[in-house]
Amino acid sequence: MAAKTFRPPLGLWGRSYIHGSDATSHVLAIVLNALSPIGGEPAFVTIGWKLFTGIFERCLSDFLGVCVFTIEKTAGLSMLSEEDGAELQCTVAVERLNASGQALKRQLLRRAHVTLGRNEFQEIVLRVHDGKVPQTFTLREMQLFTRFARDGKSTIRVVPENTQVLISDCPPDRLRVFLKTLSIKHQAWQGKTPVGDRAKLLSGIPRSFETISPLQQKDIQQANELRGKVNAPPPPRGPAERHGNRSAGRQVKRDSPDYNECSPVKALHPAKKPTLHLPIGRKLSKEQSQVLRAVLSGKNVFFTGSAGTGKSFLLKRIVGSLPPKSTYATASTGVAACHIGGTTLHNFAGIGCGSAPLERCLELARRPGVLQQWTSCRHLIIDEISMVEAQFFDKLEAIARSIRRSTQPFGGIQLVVCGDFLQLPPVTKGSSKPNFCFQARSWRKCIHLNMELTDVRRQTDKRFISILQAVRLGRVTEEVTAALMKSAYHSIERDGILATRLCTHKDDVELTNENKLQQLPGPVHIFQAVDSDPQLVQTIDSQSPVGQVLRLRVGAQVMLTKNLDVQRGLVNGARGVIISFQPGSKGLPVVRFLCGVTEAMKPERWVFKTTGGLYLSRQQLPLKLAWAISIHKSQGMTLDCVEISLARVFESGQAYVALSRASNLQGLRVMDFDPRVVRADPDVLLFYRRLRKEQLLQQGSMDEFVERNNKENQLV
Ligand SMILES: Nc1ncnc2c1ncn2[C@@H]1O[C@H](COP(=O)(O)OP(=O)(O)OP(=O)(O)O)[C@@H](O)[C@H]1O
Ligand SMILES: [Mg+2]
Repeated sequence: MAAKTFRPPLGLWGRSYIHGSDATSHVLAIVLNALSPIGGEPAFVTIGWKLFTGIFERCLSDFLGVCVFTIEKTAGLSMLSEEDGAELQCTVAVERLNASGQALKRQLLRRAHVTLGRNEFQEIVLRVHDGKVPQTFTLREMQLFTRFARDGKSTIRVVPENTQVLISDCPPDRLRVFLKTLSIKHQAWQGKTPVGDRAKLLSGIPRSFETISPLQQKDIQQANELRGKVNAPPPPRGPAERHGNRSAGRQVKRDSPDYNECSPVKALHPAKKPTLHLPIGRKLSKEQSQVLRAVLSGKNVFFTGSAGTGKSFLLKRIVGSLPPKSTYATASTGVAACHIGGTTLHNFAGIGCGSAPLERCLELARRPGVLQQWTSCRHLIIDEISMVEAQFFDKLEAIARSIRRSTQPFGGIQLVVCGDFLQLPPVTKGSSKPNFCFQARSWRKCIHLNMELTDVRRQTDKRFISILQAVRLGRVTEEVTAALMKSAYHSIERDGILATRLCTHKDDVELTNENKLQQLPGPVHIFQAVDSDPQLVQTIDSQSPVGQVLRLRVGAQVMLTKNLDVQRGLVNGARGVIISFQPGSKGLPVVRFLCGVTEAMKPERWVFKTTGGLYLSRQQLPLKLAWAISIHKSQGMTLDCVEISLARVFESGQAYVALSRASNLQGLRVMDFDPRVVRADPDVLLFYRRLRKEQLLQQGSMDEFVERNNKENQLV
């Protein structure tokens, strides 16, 4: 086979890579290896398996400090796929520790590639690469600290080497998969007999590094079998244990705040651990993946779609796929922000309601804390854009340019904007007509790509979906009217669970819930939230889906406010009724849900990021009273059984939002349907019509579309 030479990725310029499995290319690689500067950049690759060359390579690697690794793996580094559990791009600090765990030496790599692989002895190896010298760590004995994985941070401590690799600013979803892969593969590997250092040297096997395969059922099985060996004394593993020195592996205590996952010490107590399962994440649809790809390519994207097409679902994935330090997830309302684990757009911007003149808004945005957000933000995500006013958007755009001293639209911040303009419009004072965000002067120059999700995921019944589509566009046919009027006779109560009434006005909600609770017999059980900062109850209230005080009685109609177990139907919005309270001081409520599950509710924790990057949290039961909720608060929700009175509808899109919350027609009762309350804003319809035309162009050639869009923007 002929030797093949090419320019390597990651800036390893000037070096040759040899690709081939024959002896010639192998020897050539070794010669080139020998010629490369000692201790300099890593260089060459061979895929041969000759014993002689293997020993020679090992000698080169060990004594001359030259690194050898396989070609396919290096070539793939910059092409990380969505489900890839073996590779990360993040900031890394490598710390060499002393015996008491203090860092003696620290090396910071701001843009590093971390790859999980196996060496020639099938041991798990971590490779850290910043485009210069790769560092590899064999993970025989290691400790994993995963407590802050949600913030894109984790630490891998390599016990025998007394070294730790600190990962930060990593897209959290990717980090989660990476850590899960590492943890399970490592546990599965515990069952294998380790190869001693002497045996390794004598083996003559050339050094190799192969990216670890994706997590499979067999890995889980192996890990579980190992955990199943309860009370069995562990076989001696690794040099530290063989010498009776296990102290290094115990450096982190079980109750230490940093402790989360620790191997192999934790593996000695398998009985205490739950059985592992293959993580089954809900996959993105094809169109959702396309949007994610557009976002990851750095484009400013607006994506839209009917209610329930998975916009917020996708947005959460987008947030999890971007580096956390520079990504801000926001939404126009607190409830919507909570759905994507973010904050309100107003909170991020720090300019109040934005009605002050631009100069004053700039002063507000330059306050300490707020300024830091504006300068560190590289990706701004906005959900429920339909409720953001055009003037507010223009102000944010001007502020971004001014603060970031950039002439680029939105100061160069990547915008990922999502929502459905045919749902609730911006809230306006009096009877003045709202200005939608797409009517903002800066909208067209800020948005590179308009994309649409078309596959409705909330409802499965085709007939109901087509009824909702007609309502969305304000086209109420006789058939639609008949179906919705007929729903007034739907008997949707089951097992003592009543329908939730969606109200047009907030006051009606509080009154209904309070009255209904009072009418129930039996003692009231009061659950007080634990807030991280009791002084900031109002701020927490504005973002939290649960109240500071929750009053419950047996028979109270409740709604789940968090996804607890999607597979079992315990999802945000699931409806239930309180059937009892557990005995004891805590007296936790037991809820029977419509999905058939009966469960005692335990307190959950919500964390919110406020202006200035401060974290606040609330710990409370994930429940709220559900005899009634407002349509505005229901935006973005999926509800099991709803009752709607549309008589007092006052906004275009409001009837559509209310109706589209129901997951099926049988779970919906419209008390007084009147086709006149169904309205779609003509400006929005026009906007979508234009967009659709352009989207045809986009499908033909995306580049052409972007170019055309850019030209038009320059004219605006
Ligand atoms: N790819 C997917 N796989 C499984 N479920 C999905 C997927 N996409 C969306 N869903 C589910 O569909 C439902 C609706 O999704 P979501 O709330 O994100 O829609 P939306 O477009 O934001 O709706 P709205 O406009 O009402 O806010 C949710 O229950 C969500 O979990
Ligand atoms: Mg949504």
